[in-house]
Amino acid sequence: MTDTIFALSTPPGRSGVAVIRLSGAGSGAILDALAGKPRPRPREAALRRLRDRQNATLDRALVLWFPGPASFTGEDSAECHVHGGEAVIEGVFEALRAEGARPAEAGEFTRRAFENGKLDLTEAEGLADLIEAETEGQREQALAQMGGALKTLYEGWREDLIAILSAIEGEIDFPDEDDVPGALAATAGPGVGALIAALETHLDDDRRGEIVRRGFTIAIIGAPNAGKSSILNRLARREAAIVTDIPGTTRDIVEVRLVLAGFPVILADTAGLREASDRVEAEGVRRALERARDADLRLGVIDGTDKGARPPDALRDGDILIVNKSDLGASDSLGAIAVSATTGAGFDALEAELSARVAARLSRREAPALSRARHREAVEAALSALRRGRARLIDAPELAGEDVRLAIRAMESLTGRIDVEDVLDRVFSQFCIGK
Ligand SMILES: Nc1nc2c(ncn2[C@@H]2O[C@H](COP(=O)(O)OP(=O)(O)OP(=O)(O)O)[C@@H](O)[C@H]2O)c(=O)[nH]1
Ligand SMILES: [K+]
Ligand SMILES: [Mg+2]
Repeated sequence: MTDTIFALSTPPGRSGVAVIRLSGAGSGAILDALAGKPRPRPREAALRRLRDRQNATLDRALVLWFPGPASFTGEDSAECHVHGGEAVIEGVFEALRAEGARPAEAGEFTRRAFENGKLDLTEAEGLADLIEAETEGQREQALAQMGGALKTLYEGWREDLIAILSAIEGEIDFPDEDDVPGALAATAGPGVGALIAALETHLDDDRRGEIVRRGFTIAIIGAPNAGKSSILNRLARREAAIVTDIPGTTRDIVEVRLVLAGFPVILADTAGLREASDRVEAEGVRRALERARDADLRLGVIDGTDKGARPPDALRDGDILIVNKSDLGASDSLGAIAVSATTGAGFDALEAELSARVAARLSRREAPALSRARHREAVEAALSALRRGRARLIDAPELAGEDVRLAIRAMESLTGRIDVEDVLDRVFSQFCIGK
């Protein structure tokens, strides 16, 4: 029998209402002790006086009773919606401890839900992402994953693999006398090929799902005094970076977070690119180039009043070129967006272009996106096992069977069908207490 656990499921601190959650076999008896009998009807709120063992009133609260298995965790569970004051919460905690419940660890409610088959590992991750979601695009992706989009995909592939494995094993155990060589390649080959193609497509996603989670990164780069920091400040609508007329003002990377097209964006201002005059600036330039390399998109800035200005070398195909200082009568440059960080001219067009780029890269497609490095690693492992298996389908079917078995294991580690303790710890430790 599992412990009965409790936690505050709303954020700590003062609030109108605080929700204290309870789960485990002792939940019903503990609820009776605090809220009195009769127990409320399942899943219906009832207003009750909460009391401790000395019959002192702790609060008047809404209480709910969720008998297992039809509860979030699958166990008997209860909720007390108390007034969100520290003394009330502490008093209820004290009374719960006195009745034998213990404080929950981070993610323990969700882990129990997983262990009771209420959700698979990808759905649990989706729930963690939903709690963390700050933008519409993140919410959409998290809801899809929590609703089983990845689970359905991975479970489907697992079933396909099992069918392939049984075809291979059948051939090994009962080889047909008059089988032509390569019979197995004919029966199992197409299925393996189709799965390899499906896994390749799933992996070849421009890291869309991972970027939706962590944020799309944009680096502003260009020569000193081109106006990079001024542009960052205008896009951020605050004075995040220092602006002066001294070339080489910015050294460290200055990051601001924006929401564009419903997605999180991390915009980075960098040091002006030039042959640096001192060690501090040289380090700034090194960091600028590194950030430019790693970013999902680069904004190259040139000073329109500088006739000899050229686009930065670090700019790549598909990046955006901005000609700044249009208020000083800078000439239009082909394919570039003309702006003035001083007057704000051209920023509507710039923001529209940035939003369009982010949306084009991150908008939801038909197929669910993998959203974590964990998914990528496991799908890559399955893919390389399958490629190996396909190559030895004819000459070494036993070994090909082993490869398919490895691919099945990779799928099972994704959904949590097989116990991989460190994976479970990693997934559930991301939750905060009370989830
Ligand atoms: N007239 C005009 N001046 C601008 C504009 N944008 C920036 N400036 C000025 O240009 C100078 C340099 O601006 P910054 O934003 O510091 O330029 P930066 O590219 O960040 O420079 P470093 O950090 O030194 O590489 C400052 O004096 C700004 O006020 C603009 O659109 N028009
Ligand atoms: K400057
Ligand atoms: Mg600067």
